[in-house]
Amino acid sequence: MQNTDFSQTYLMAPDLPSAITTEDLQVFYGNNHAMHDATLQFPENRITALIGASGSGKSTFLRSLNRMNDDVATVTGKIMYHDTDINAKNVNVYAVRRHIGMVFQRPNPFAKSIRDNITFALKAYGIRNQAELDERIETSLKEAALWDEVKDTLDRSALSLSGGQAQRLCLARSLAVQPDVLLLDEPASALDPISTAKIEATLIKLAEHYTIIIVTHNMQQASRISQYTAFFHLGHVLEFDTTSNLFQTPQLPITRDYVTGHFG
Ligand SMILES: Nc1ncnc2c1ncn2[C@@H]1O[C@H](COP(=O)(O)OP(=O)(O)OP(=O)(O)O)[C@@H](O)[C@H]1O
Repeated sequence: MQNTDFSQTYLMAPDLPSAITTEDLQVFYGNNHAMHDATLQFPENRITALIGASGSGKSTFLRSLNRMNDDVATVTGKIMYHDTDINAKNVNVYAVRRHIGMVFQRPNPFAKSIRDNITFALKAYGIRNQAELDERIETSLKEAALWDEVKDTLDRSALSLSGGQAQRLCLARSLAVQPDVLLLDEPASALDPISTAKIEATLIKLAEHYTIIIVTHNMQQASRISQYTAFFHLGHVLEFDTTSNLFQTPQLPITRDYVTGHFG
């Protein structure tokens, strides 16, 4: 791998409204400066992939976008969700996470029924009306492409689902609170190819109504599902472009080396 001049970046600004914008985002874990100067725009109703080698800062960046790093890291710079600075003093962190949902690498359903996995957060937000709860259960499970498989067994334990089903339940759980941005940290990396294909098809459909930001190590997956891609390297975002440009005509040699599998 060649030396990298971190002053050489190519960060394209999409000509579309942004759901999330970061300005000079920096993240420190104690003395470890894990994320430097990230200035990016995430277009509404598009899928943006975050790619880069292990330890390049993708999860650190992603977790900052809905304040999951609040207790573990120092975050500076600005993160705008539409017109709201999500780190402003008057902003409630739970409200941020209601608008900006997250699905993790390993499916992590609660040890509760499928139904209760969906309604847990809704009840916490004060929704008690049974008809509304039932409607949210059905809609979110349909959006996550799980409804047909579980509609007759909603009271069964979520822990009895397969890995792929459990991950789609976690997706449904995030969708039930009606966010408009979804952050996904390698959501298919623990899944078999069929479950991965189902998740990818679901995400492509969801992007009609949601803004999706997904960390992936799978270059084919990034090409298949995303319209924009950001390349991370050693805590820097070095290149951001349309996925087709970034994969086919990258501006920086190091991006080309990464997407062609020369390191990482
Ligand atoms: N909770 C934490 N506490 C301390 N350091 C952390 C923490 N999380 C990540 N780091 C450090 O921040 C840097 C970036 O890690 P991060 O997990 O964001 O990279 P990544 O690109 O998502 O990696 P991977 O692809 O392996 O998940 C690494 O040096 C890592 O050790």
